[in-house]
Amino acid sequence: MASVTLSGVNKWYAGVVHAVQDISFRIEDGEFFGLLGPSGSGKTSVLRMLAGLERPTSGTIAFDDVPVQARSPQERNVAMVFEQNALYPHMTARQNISYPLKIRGLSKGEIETKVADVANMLNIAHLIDRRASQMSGGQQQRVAIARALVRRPNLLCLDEPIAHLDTLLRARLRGELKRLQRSLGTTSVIVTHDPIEAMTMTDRIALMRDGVMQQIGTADEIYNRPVNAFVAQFFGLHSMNVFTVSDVRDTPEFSGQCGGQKVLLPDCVKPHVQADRRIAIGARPSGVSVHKQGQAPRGADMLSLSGRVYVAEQLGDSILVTVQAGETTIQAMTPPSQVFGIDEPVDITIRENALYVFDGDQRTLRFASGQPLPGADRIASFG
Ligand SMILES: Nc1ncnc2c1ncn2[C@@H]1O[C@H](COP(=O)(O)OP(=O)(O)OP(=O)(O)O)[C@@H](O)[C@H]1O
Repeated sequence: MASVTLSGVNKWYAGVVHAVQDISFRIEDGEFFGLLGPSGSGKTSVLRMLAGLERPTSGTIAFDDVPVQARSPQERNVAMVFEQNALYPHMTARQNISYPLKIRGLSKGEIETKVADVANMLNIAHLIDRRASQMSGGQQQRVAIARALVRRPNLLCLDEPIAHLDTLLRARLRGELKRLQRSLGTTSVIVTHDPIEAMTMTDRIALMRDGVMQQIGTADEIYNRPVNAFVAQFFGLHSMNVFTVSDVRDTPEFSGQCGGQKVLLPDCVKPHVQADRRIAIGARPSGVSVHKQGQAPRGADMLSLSGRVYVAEQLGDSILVTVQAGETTIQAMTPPSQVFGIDEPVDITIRENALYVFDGDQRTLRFASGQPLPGADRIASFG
């Protein structure tokens, strides 16, 4: 097990694609770390550089503060599990798991003990003498993880290891992998494009976009304090609503325009309106309320606007209502008792304690659910 430090790492492919741009972070010894981002954001390139399968174009990678970028995966003692496992199909689980120990020259007795231990941990003891080709996808992936862990690597690299499994199995393996990582304490990095996978399994997450690091933090930090609108919209079970309000005025009431609609703004927004009279508002669907037309409450602590229901989707214990307000689309999570029809005119409200405020270009968070952020100074003539 080791700590891992990346300093100023860049990766260019063929001098044309700048896939990883000046990235620095540290993974603590024993930490479970997530590399998250949409397709093409550079997360696999970072993982492959950590594993030693790819060399950085510039920058350093260190294990326990010793530079390793010139070392092979074997010399780094890194284990990898890919989306498509590379088990030998004609070999049994036992033979597959034993393989890395055999080539290291361990005795038969040592191999037997280690294989039995890891098979018990991964609940595959009953499959140990079955050929890989005779197992389900989930069972094969458990064997692949057992084979990766059996030699106690310094770093375990997981590249979308459960992405191809069905929803139920994925949810179960998420929990199992988390427990396993905790009990073994192996420093681990998982690449995923699924925020839920990253949130539920890891200690900290690095969120990338187009080769650029956006934010590093715990799931709680990233969810509750997303540094910009991209992070806010990418991270979470449901994307945050973010819309820009322009032409903000203080008289006759504090309001602005959003896609041809008038928006009444709460007072907490005033200090953050830019000189060009723009601001971007964010709210998670769970913080948005939908009311029958004319029945919305009004208040200085509330944003409100009008629209029409585009669609209402049943989610079992709630309904996801999509409202078209001018050219802006806003989603709200409502209780199942609230029934709305397609095209029904409605009013939308967002309370201050559910509100996020970004600058007009949606690059910087300035206010998060009821709290101004340190350093988010007043920048306009409002307030
Ligand atoms: N061997 C390569 N040669 C050229 N370009 C590459 C190579 N590998 C990756 N790229 C490019 O680098 C960028 C980052 O790719 P990378 O696979 O690291 O992203 P990713 O976030 O893991 O994406 P995905 O989730 O689709 O795998 C992409 O634009 C990709 O096309």
